[in-house]
Amino acid sequence: MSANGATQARAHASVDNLRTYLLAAARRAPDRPAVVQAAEGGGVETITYGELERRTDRLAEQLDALGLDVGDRVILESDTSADAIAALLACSTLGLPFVATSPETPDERLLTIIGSAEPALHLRAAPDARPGIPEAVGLARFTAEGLTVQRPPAPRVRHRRVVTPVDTAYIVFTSGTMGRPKGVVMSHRGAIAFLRGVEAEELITADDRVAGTSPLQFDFALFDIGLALSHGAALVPVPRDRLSWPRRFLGFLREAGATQVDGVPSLWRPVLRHEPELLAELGERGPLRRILFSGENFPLDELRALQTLLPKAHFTNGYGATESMAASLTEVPNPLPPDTTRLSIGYAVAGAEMSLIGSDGGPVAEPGTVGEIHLRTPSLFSGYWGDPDATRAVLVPDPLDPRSGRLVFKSGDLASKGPDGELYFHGRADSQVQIRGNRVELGEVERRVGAFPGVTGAVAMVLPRPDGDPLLHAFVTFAPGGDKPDTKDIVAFCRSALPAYMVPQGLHGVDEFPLTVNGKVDRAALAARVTA
Ligand SMILES: Nc1ncnc2c1ncn2[C@@H]1O[C@H](COS(=O)(=O)NC(=O)C[C@H](N)c2cccc(Br)c2)[C@@H](O)[C@H]1O
Repeated sequence: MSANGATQARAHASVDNLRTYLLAAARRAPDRPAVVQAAEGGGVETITYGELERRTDRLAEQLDALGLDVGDRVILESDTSADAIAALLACSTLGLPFVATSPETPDERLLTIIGSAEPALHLRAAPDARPGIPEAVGLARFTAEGLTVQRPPAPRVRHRRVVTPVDTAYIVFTSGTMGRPKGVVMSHRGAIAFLRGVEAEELITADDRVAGTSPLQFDFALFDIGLALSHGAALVPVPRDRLSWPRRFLGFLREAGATQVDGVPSLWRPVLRHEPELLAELGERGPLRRILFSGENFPLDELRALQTLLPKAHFTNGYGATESMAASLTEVPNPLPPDTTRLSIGYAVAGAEMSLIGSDGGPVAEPGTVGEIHLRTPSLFSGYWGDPDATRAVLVPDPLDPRSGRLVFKSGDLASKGPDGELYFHGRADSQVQIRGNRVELGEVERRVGAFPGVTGAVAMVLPRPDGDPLLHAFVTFAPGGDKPDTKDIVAFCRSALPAYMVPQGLHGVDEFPLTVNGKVDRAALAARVTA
C-alpha cells in the first residue's frame, strides 16, 4: 500500500505500457547487455536487462512513495544513460508522463516548459538543482543508487489506480515555429504501435549495439532507446562531450562495439572533415554496419562522401514527425546512383500508410505530382498539450473517408510518388515560398548553389524585408583551405540554370551552419545574421 491507502498505480503486464514493452527482453535474457555506456573512470560499462529492471523497480517504488497520481507530469532532465532509461521506465510503470529535457536546455526554456506542463516533479541526474523552479514542483535526483528527494511535490489526491495504454507515456516539447514550444503528447499505445511497425521491418537483431547521438529531449533519442530495447539489443548512448570531437566520438564507437549509429545528418559533418580515415577504418575492420539518419534532408554530396568511406555499410533514411514518432525507414542504395537528386522516403512502416493529398483535397495519383503527406497510423499522438486548436489543425478527418471518424496526421510535408508508389520528399509545405508570385522550392535553390565548386553546403530561405517583397537568401559553407569562391560567380552560376526568381538575391558565406539542440540546421539563427 502506498501513502494515502490507494494501491500502487501499476501498468498491468498484459497490456501495452512502455515499461512492459521495453523490458520484455529482461524476461527472456536478463543477462544480455541492455546499455553499454561510458564509465565514470573512463572506458565503458555494461548494464544488463536484469540490472536495468532492478533499477527501474527501485526508482518506481521510491517515486510511488511520493503519492503522485497517474497523469502527473515529471520533468526528466538528463542525458541518455542506463539510469535515465530506468527513470523513464519507472515513470511509465506508474503512469507518470515524462517530459524529457536536456541539461543544456536554457533555464528560461525549461521554465516555459514547466509553466506549460505544470509538472509535479523535476527529476534530474545532475547533483545541483536548476535555479528558479517554482515551489509547487518537487525536486529530486536519481543515480544508480536510486532516488534522493530534495523537496517533495505538493500533496495531491490519487484519482486513478491503473495505467491504461491510452494514458500519456511522454510529452516532447518541440521548438514550435511560432516560438512558443508545443508539447506533443504521446500515449503508450502510440509509441509502441510505431516501434512494433519498426520491428516488422527486421532492421536489427539482438546482437546489435545501437549508438544514439540525440539529446533525450528529441524523440529521436526515444526511438533509439525503443529500437534497441524492443529487439533485446544494446543501446550505446554517446556522451555529448564526445560528439564534438570526431576522434573521441569514433574512439568511443569502437570501444563500445557499436554496430549501428543513429543521428541527424549534421552529426557527420565534422567527422567527414577531420577524421575520414578513422571512420573508414571503423567500417572496414570494426562491427559498424548501419548508419540511420533522420530529421532533415541529408545533403547528397555529404552522404556520398560518407558512403565512399563506408562502402559496406547500410544507410537508412528515417522520415517522420514527433506527432507519430516517425513514419518510414527506407534503405538508401550504397553507393547512391550518380543521377540521384532526391532521397526516397519510401513507404510507411508496417501498419501505416502515407497518402498524398493535393491542394484540392483529393488524392494525388500521378507519379511526380507533389502533394501533402497525410499519415494513417496507429502511432498518432494524442494532441498538443493544452492546445486543442493546434491539435485540430493537424489531426484531421481522413480526406479520403471523412465520414469514418478516423483521423490522419496532416504532416505539412510535401512529397511526390515514384513509379512504384515510393515517396520522395519535397520540403515543408510552409517553406514553399512564393517569390514575385512564383512558387520556389528552397531545396532546388540549395542544390544548385551547393553544386558550385568549392561550396560544401547551402541553406536557402526567404526573409521578409521591412519595405518591400521578401528576398531569397542563400547561406553557404566553403571547403576548408581552398580560396573562397566569389559570391558573384555563384550567383552567375545560379542564373545560368534557374529562373530569375530562384536566383538568391542575398548570398552569405558562413564558417559552419549553426545547429539547434536537436542537431538540425538552425535556420532562425542564420536569418538573425541578416536582419541584425
Ligand atoms: N528523413 C527526413 N528527410 C527530410 N526531412 C525530414 C526527415 N525526417 C524528418 N524530416 C523533417 O522534420 C520534420 C519532423 O521534425 S520532428 O518532429 O522534429 N521529428 C524529427 O525530426 C525526427 C522524427 N520524430 C523521428 C524520430 C525517430 C526516428 C525517426 Br525515423 C524519425 C518532418 O515533418 C520533416 O519536415
